[in-house]
Parts: sequence; structure tokens; C-alpha cells
Amino acid sequence: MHVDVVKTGMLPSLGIVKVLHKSLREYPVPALVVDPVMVSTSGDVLAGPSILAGFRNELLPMADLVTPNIKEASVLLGGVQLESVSDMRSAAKLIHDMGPRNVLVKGGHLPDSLDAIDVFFDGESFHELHSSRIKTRNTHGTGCTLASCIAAELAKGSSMLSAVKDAKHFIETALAYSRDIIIGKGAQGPFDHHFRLKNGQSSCRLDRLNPNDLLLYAVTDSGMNRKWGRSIADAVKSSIEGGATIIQLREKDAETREFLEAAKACLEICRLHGVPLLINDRIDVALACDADGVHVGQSDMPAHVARSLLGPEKIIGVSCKTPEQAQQAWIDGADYIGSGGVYPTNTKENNRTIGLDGLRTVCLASKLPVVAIGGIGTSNVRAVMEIGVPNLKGVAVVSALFDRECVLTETRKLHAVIMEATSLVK
Ligand SMILES: Cc1ncc(COP(=O)(O)OP(=O)(O)O)c(N)n1
Ligand SMILES: Cc1nc(C(=O)O)sc1CCOP(=O)(O)O
Repeated sequence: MHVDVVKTGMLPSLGIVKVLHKSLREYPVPALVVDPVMVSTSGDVLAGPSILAGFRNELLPMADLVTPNIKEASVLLGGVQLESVSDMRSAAKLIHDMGPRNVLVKGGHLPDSLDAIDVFFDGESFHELHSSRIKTRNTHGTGCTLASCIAAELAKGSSMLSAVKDAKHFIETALAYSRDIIIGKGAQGPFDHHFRLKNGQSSCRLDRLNPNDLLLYAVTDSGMNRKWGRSIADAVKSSIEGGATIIQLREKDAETREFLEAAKACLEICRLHGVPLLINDRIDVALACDADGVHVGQSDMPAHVARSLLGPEKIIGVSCKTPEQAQQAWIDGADYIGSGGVYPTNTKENNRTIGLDGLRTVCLASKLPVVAIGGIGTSNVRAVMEIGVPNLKGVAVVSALFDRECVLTETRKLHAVIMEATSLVK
């Protein structure tokens, strides 16, 4: 394999900085990621003034990306204190002025924050990248691994922001996987990079969402099921038997305790069939019953806060009607987006319809898999699945399944049409 990216940690002497600088000039690499390891975990500054000067003047102007943590950013900037995300933004801009094309200031050491916030600056826009804070002593090597992952993603052809996002996700998952490993006696242990190879040997779920699970997304409505005289759990069971591939409990008028009991009963059914169960809006209910994730809208808990509350292993879906919302959902650590209303619906009041064109626009702007929602049933699902955008993975449906006498029959019918439509698309 040809990997044409160089990643460097802090170099122990000015001589090596100079040699590297010279060889990079002679043999330029397509992308240079610089991880300035210049402050030890205990806070000692590892780089003397001459190394710092060589680093600033010779390496940074060549770098496509530099990835200091807040202590290293502070050293690079002559000792300014960084205590907030706003300070990190100012630091990213000042470091950018030193010449690198992109800057990622890592906020893992920022005190008092629920999640780990990194600030990415590409010279024009800032992005705050959130991930959950994993409580573990095994954090040794995260900075080097992050930079190496970014370099590897760039070599695979990713854009800089995508590479950073993917690398952050790798680190977050690896930290969760390594949380309880005990190696050595020091205050800090190493984390395990090989979790993908060891999949199956840990209780940690590595791939939160299989996008194919979005194919037929059944979203419950207690009013409808009550009207037809069945429990939420019975409705969920029938929909799964009919072919539903993922379930969302959207119980707008349920009391918390009633909702939690229903969620636990549904979870038992879903686990039996290997179907993920998500909770609409209620992060507390999702946490209490250990559901597989949540779905949040634009006026609900922001996805990055949901991620920090739920941790790296849970699925998060976000409703998006515009390309900007889709981009933000991706930045915030969502796993999929729900986009609609594709058609008018009576299930959700005052819902803006975006049509097939709006759906296509959102799909094209989204780096995440998309599920279409709103007024979808057997008569129009084919038109939705045939819009010809590969990341449209399925349809989410409420009334076409649950406002019917027989959930099993309706789900089977819808499933059959979707299967036919998707086989024609392929
Ligand atoms: C899959 C899916 N997509 C969109 C929605 C709508 O969620 P939201 O915007 O939060 O609106 P409410 O469902 O809360 O009315 C969804 N629930 N599922
Ligand atoms: C819950 C919901 N969200 C929508 C959105 O556009 O985000 S449309 C919708 C209701 C979907 O119900 P039905 O399948 O009965 O039309």
C-alpha cells in the first residue's frame, strides 16, 4: 500500500527538526500532519526555546494540519492560558497565522466540560467537534494515534475535516474499548488500538449503526395503537415480524414511568430479534432502559450534548430539513439523519413538507445515511426509494403501519414494496 502522508510527533532536538525540514523540502509529501508533542502529561515542557523556534518557523509553515492540545497550543503561543472553547478558537486562529493550512486545538484537558471538545479551523471557518469524555486511565498515546489516523484517512482520499472526524471517532471508540484494561502500574496506561481486530471479544459495540438497518424504520405512536386496542409492545412485535428493521418509540403523550415500562418491554422483543430500538427525544428514558440510541429533532437536546450524555456506543439520529442541518448533525456526532416531510402528514402538526427534491438535496449534502419520513406508505414508497441517491437507506413510517388494524400485514406489504424498489434501483 502506498501511504503518502508524513506524521510527526515532537522531535527531541533542533537537529532533527532541521533534518526533517530539509528532507521535506527535497522530497515534499502530499500532506503533512504535525502533532506537536511538547508538554508531558505531568505538565513539563519538553521543548526548549530553540526547538520551539525551529518548530514554529520551519515545520508549521509546511504543515497541512497541526494538532496541539491546549497545553501545547499555549506553549506555541508563548504561554497564554487557554481556559475555554472561546480561548481555543482564538488560539487556533493565532496558530493558523504561523502558516499551517489547518489547525486542530484539542480540548481533552479542558476543565469542567462534559464532553471532549476540539476546535478545528481551516482559515475560514471554525468547527467545534464534540465527542464523549471517556473516564479511563488508559489515555497514553491518544494524541499520536489521532494524528496518525488523520494522516491515514487523508491518504485514503478524505477531506481534512472528514479525516479529523473519522480519526476522532476511532479514538473515542478505542478509548471506550480500552476503558477497563489494566497494564502496568503508572498513573496512565496505554490504550488499545486493535479493537477492530478483536471485535467480539469485548462488550463494547463498535459499529453503532448498520445503515442497512434504516430500510424499514417503524416509528410508534401511542395514540394510534391505543385507538386500535393494542399495547406498544404488541405493535412493535408485529412490526418486527412483518419486516421492520429498526424501531423508534415516539410516545408523545406517555407519562415517564409508563414510557419506561413500555421501553423495557419493547427492548426485550427487539434484542430477541436483533433489531435496534431508539427512543424519540427522551435521553433520560433511553439511558434508564439502556436502549440502543435516541432520535432528536432540531428543537430537542443538541446531538453533541446527547452524544456526551449517551457515550460513544449509542446511536443518535437527527431530523434535518436542510443541507446546513445535515452538515451540523455530522459534525455533532450523529449516526444518521431523518429527513422530511417528504409528503404531507397528519401525524405531526405543522410539519413543513420538503418533497422529493428537498429530500434529494439533503441526501446529497449529507455524509451520513439518510432515512426519509413523512406521509410515506405503500403507494409512494417506490418513488422515494428511487430518487437515486446512494445514502438514502430507507423510510421511516408511523401511520402506514400503526394507524391500521393489522400491523403485521401492513408491515409485510410495505416491506415487500421496498424490497422490490431497492432491487430495481440496484
Ligand atoms: C427517523 C425520524 N426522522 C424524523 C423524526 C422527527 O423528529 P423530530 O423532529 O424530533 O419531531 P418529533 O418526532 O419529535 O415530532 C423522527 N421522529 N424520526
Ligand atoms: C415524526 C415525523 N417527523 C417528520 C419530519 O418531517 O421530520 S414527519 C413525521 C410524521 C411521520 O408520520 P407518518 O408516517 O404517519 O406520515
